[in-house]
Amino acid sequence: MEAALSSAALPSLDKTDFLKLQNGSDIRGVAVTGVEGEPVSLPEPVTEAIAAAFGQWLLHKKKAGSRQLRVSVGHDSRISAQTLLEAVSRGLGVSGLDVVQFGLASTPAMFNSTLTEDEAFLCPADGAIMITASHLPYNRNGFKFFTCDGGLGKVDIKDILERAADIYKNVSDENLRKSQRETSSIKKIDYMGVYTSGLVKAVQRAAGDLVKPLEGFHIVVDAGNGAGGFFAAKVLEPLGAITSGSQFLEPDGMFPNHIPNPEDKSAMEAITKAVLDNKADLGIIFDTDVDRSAAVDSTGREFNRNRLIALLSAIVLEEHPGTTIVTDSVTSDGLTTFIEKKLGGKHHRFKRGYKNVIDEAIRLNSVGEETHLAIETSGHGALKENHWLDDGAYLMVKILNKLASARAAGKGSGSKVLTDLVDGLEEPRVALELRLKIDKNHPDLEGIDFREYGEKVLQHVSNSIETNPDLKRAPVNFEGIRVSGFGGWFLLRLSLHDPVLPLNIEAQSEDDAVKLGLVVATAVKEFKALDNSALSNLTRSA
Ligand SMILES: O=P(O)(O)OC[C@H]1O[C@H](O)[C@H](O)[C@@H](O)[C@@H]1O
Repeated sequence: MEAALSSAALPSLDKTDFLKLQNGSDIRGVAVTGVEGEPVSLPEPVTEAIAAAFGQWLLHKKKAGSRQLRVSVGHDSRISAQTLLEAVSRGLGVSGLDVVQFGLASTPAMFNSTLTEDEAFLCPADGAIMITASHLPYNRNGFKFFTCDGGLGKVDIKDILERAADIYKNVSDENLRKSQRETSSIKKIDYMGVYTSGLVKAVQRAAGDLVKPLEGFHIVVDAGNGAGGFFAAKVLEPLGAITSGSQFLEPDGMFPNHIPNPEDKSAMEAITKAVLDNKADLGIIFDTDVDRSAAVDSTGREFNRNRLIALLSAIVLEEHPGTTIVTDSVTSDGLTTFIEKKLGGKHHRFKRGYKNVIDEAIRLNSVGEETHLAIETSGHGALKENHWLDDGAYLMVKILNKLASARAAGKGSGSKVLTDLVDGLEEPRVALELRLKIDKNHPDLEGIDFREYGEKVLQHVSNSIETNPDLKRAPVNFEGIRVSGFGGWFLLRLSLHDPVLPLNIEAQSEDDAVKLGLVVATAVKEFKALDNSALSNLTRSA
């Protein structure tokens, strides 16, 4: 493969430019032009440098073994996927690593390829790269990195971006590039078949080794034109399910139908409509790269956010009575009551961020607190039995297992068995999230960064509630400030990535939601860099 770069053509970029591409434990940037005000920040040479840096990082981490290290690379349906795939492959070659291209794949399948033991599929891969920007608009793209220990965390991503900046500086050293490229190879493998047959077997096993345990079930899938279309033909149909009425299974990186995101209202409306129109037993929806999912029962009720967590908790607590369920911070009080009082488990409400939740579950197990499920309201979820793999498709497999085993045991068919499992979950009448932006350039910041400013706001809100007898601070809380009052609660916290303070409010009436909003509005009003217009809209009626 020819190098596409010449140092003369490269824009000059330094470490800061590279570090700007970090988004928590992912790398995200703009890969194509087309959106005004969003210049390309992830061009091919930058991508090449990042992949070369991952290669270096991997060589440093893994002890030299008997064979050359290899990295599997997959992508979602984005329009920039092919260009970035080639750039990633060249970059890995620069570091002298073998490349195994999987083509269209899901994020969990990429992680899985670091665990699969099958030389015929060039597995296990020593590292894996997924080219994706999840549900973000068509012009974005990015990378997630894996080894057999799981997804890379923030510290390693920073290390890789710093290495990439150095590599980028020396990119004109063609001799170095050439000598290393000659020792590496690029192969194409159809790995998704290996991954999907694992999912099929898991459901068959749960149904006492029945070959087609979903025979007669009608299940529709909505892949939002992302990478999840495989689930209908490669998982559900081999298990005997009818999938007619499934929609947006074809990959299309312009996402012409709806955003592939179970947190998006129009996406959930689309799958709900498909279930009702087709009189299906169940609907399943994925995000672009299939690490998140949600479902809809035959009556059109969503298993999403707290209801999805409740359903998975019920399934997991049947298998592991008393175990701890780890969730993100924006879960409802009703969910805690459901997990603890109805299911007899323990709810550990931790921080936002799928990696935080998974790492916390692993930590709890290591200190002797048994946990099998780490799950976020966003639809990210991981199970201990599945190597703590953050996998939207596997979450749906757990639901299918329940359907299949209930039917095999003669306990009815359809999705009622699932709906019954969440019976008793109290749901708030009003649930909203307002995202209050911090203007990073506002003079009120007085030289501190937006995070410190956000912390000051949180501290101030915290002080202001002390004297209010209607309010009670959550006794255990790991993120921001969570307060109960007026029959509901609010959580104000710093966004994981953005200069934003997300405010979640849940209440039993609009009036009570407004009262909670007013508490926050009053406390934050002196912070001039905070855009509280959304709060003003909410509280205007008071
Ligand atoms: O903190 P926020 O801005 O709400 O974002 C939080 C979200 O960020 C990313 O999308 C992560 O993939 C999610 O796991 C996380 O929940």
